[in-house]
Amino acid sequence: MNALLAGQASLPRALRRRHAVVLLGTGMVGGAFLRLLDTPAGAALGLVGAANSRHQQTDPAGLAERSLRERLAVAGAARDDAALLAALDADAAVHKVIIDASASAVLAARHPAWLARGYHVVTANKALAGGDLQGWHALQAACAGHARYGDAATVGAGLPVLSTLRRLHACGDALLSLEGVLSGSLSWLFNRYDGTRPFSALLREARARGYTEPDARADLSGEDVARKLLILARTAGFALTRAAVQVENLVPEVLRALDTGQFAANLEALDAPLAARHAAATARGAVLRHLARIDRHGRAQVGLVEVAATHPAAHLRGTDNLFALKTTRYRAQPLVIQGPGAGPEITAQALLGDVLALV
Ligand SMILES: NC(=O)C1=CN([C@@H]2O[C@H](COP(=O)(O)OP(=O)(O)OC[C@H]3O[C@@H](n4cnc5c(N)ncnc54)[C@H](O)[C@@H]3O)[C@@H](O)[C@H]2O)C=CC1
Ligand SMILES: N[C@@H](CC=O)C(=O)O
Repeated sequence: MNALLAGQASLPRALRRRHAVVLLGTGMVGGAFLRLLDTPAGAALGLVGAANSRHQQTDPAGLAERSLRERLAVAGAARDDAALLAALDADAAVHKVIIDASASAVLAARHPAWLARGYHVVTANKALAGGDLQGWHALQAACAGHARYGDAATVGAGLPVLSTLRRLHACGDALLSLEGVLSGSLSWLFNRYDGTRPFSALLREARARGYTEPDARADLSGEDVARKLLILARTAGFALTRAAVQVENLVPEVLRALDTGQFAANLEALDAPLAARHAAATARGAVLRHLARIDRHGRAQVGLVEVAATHPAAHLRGTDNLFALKTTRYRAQPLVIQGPGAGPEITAQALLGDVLALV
């Protein structure tokens, strides 16, 4: 270790850090983020508050990340945003950051107010930017101030797609069309599904691996993909509403009104309809892939499609996402971004990357 690093390391952590952080959500993604804080990459961050939906804990000296998730699962102070914000206010760090690793629409609706108060917001939660257009406009207005909005985790779990769209847009390039696979869980499911294992069993595995939404109906209904498509389209300059997106819902009627627990206990209702779709596709020499599309007129669709074995989506592996962007300057051949698009570790890394990018 050189002298400078040795000197830094001997400083109390509270004096070294540039970022004071509050973490909302200690589930799959939040848990992976806590583990990252225990690595050298997380050393500049001081975690002064953390919460799940029921409990929270604050500590101006910085919370110990180890087993915090487990502790909050059973105990802690009652949820109260004001106490979390006070913990940030009391800190001398250069950047005060709220990280939203929940799927709560209620929390997402607070992002503009937090930004307006000067807190940076870094989010995996798509409910605001991918929600109604009014929320999107409120977010854009709040982003005009000094505080930054880190959203890399909301699409492609950190793949450089939103940043690429922003660069192209800033250079005067315009999106003409986008086609791709925007769901990591649905990619994994349909890349795996060959009819030998029930779809319900694969879905249980996808949840255990942390690929699906807290309620997998958000993925299967196409709504999570629709949110991502709205974020992409809006980032590219289309004022798209949810009503303009045609979305295929793969959740059978019988599962739609159940509570989350009942839904999880009745996943087998998915098996017969998807086995029939798979058999029909196979008979035509095609494979099933979950695709999202938008054209230059803002016409947008999300759903399960039969594609030929030669289609780029037919060659995806694991949780791969695929974004094929045609723009005025990438017109003959699309600009293609591909890679894993779900999973707690890469999503947590996208959150950390957005925090560290604050300068
Ligand atoms: N799992 C993945 O691969 C990816 C997930 N995301 C997004 O990350 C978010 C979290 O996903 P998971 O960790 O899989 O979900 P999860 O269900 O495992 O965790 C959600 C956490 O949020 C907490 N929460 C809910 N309401 C809250 C509130 N009002 N205040 C504080 N905490 C609250 C829950 O208690 C839980 O700890 C979702 O918005 C998801 O769309 C984004 C990209 C990829
Ligand atoms: N459930 C989502 C997770 C990331 O947003 C997906 O499957 O892509």
